[in-house]
Amino acid sequence: MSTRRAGPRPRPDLSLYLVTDTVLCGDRGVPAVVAEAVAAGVTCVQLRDKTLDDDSLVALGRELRQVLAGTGVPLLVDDRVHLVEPIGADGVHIGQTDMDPVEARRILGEGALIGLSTHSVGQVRAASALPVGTVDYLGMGPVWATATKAGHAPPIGPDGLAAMRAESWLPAVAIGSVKAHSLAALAGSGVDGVAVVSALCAADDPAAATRELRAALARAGIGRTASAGGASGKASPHRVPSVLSIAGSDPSGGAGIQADLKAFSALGAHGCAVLTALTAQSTQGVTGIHPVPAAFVREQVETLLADVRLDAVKVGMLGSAEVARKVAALVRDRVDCPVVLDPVMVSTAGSRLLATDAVEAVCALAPEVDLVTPNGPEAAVMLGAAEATTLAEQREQAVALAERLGTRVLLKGGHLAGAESVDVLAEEGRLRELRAPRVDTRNTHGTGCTLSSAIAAEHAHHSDWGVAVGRAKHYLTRALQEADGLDIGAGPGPVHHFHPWW
Ligand SMILES: Nc1ncnc2c1ncn2[C@@H]1O[C@H](COP(=O)(O)OP(=O)(O)OP(=O)(O)O)[C@@H](O)[C@H]1O
Ligand SMILES: Cc1ncc(CO)c(N)n1
Ligand SMILES: [Mg+2]
Repeated sequence: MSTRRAGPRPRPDLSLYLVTDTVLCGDRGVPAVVAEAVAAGVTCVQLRDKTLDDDSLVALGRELRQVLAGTGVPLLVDDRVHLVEPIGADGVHIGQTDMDPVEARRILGEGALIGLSTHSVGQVRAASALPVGTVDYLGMGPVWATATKAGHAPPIGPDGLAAMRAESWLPAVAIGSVKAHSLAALAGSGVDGVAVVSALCAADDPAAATRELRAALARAGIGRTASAGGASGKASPHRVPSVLSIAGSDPSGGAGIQADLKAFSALGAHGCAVLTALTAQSTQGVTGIHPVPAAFVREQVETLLADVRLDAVKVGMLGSAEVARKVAALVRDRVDCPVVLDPVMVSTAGSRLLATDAVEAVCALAPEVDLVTPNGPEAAVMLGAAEATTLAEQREQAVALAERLGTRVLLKGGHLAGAESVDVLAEEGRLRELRAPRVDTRNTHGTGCTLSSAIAAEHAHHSDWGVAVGRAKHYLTRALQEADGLDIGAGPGPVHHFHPWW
């Protein structure tokens, strides 16, 4: 059975996630409790009832769909994948002993939301290793002992929650006896929201209880800051991270500084840009390069640093050895935020973007940065080895390069073949694979620029490299899946930086 739904699916706001309990809702009934709670600020609803038969659950689910119509709040069904379609729900939340998430994704298609319960670091790691796009978020818990769910998993506590959260780049919601008074203990855990059952279903006044939970979330700094405009009519000012790209210009708009600024913007960061080179370039390749004088690259950077706060920097095409050396000095002596280096040497179209005598200068810059993102050919050049042709060789080279450079390396797999495009993240002896289905599109121009910029922007939000790389990979994969409409020229077109998945 396949009820595949086309994308895109909404990115769920997990801030305040209501899980229904028919018994606790009592005479008021689930629809009434949900209606009051959503009106007061609940952002996601899961219909959970292990006792109702399928027909009864479908009937209740359809009532909830009516209640949620027009609110933008997604409705998920607990466990029963086969009822998503009959209810018309937005997706399903599955447990560890329910259906395999990959199978659920096959049945429901790309348009459905899929959440997965996790109870340990091992289960979080396993979930994070699933192909990108299999699951949309993780439930993590139970944080505290709970009566509303047969306690087959021991409580993880706030510290266990923080440890689990640190293991995954996927959005995460804490669950398990979460109350307004206990929320403070979850501050700093990194979760994107909390799921509650009795705190709302058993409340005498679900709307008041919802408002109390939202206030506690705001105090704990958890969830998206949804705040009604105050007297000024303006939403609460929240800090937008700034990210700088130091790179070349690609007039076709698919790579270089143009792609960087689009990725920053798509991921909620303010983008700044310092130009290192002009290229005459189309989808068919580069016909000319005009390096910016190194002294002027330095002046651009220093003028900016004297005024603009930066949360991350991405370094792309440097073009010449002199510019590479100048930027290395600036990164070493003046930049005090995380730096991602995309060691641009050859474009996907095969155009050389780095002067031969500049390779050494780029390699000398690498140890100064926090993450280097070579493609296969670039890693081979930096190692002085043949290009990896298998995943095993890719893993070996990632580890070898990370050791040689003394920093994290993400060795990208776009140049290899196979059903998946696997990137290998090597850091301090730890190896992680970021897997995604290889997208059958010719519009792959600027994938590397887009990925490294997305990593920089995500790190500016999350300050965790595993989370940043995973989320950037997810974003980039979606950008490829939505790229077919961008056949702008005779050659490979750009990815879709502003795709609807994010
Ligand atoms: N067809 C594809 N399907 C899915 N992911 C892809 C595909 N092609 C590339 N990727 C992914 O895109 C990212 C960039 O990898 P790639 O090897 O293309 O970088 P690059 O060669 O530096 O790109 P650029 O031409 O922009 O410099 C990686 O995460 C890679 O796995
Ligand atoms: C300017 C520029 N930077 C990077 C790339 C990587 O492909 C490109 N094609 N053009
Ligand atoms: Mg590249």
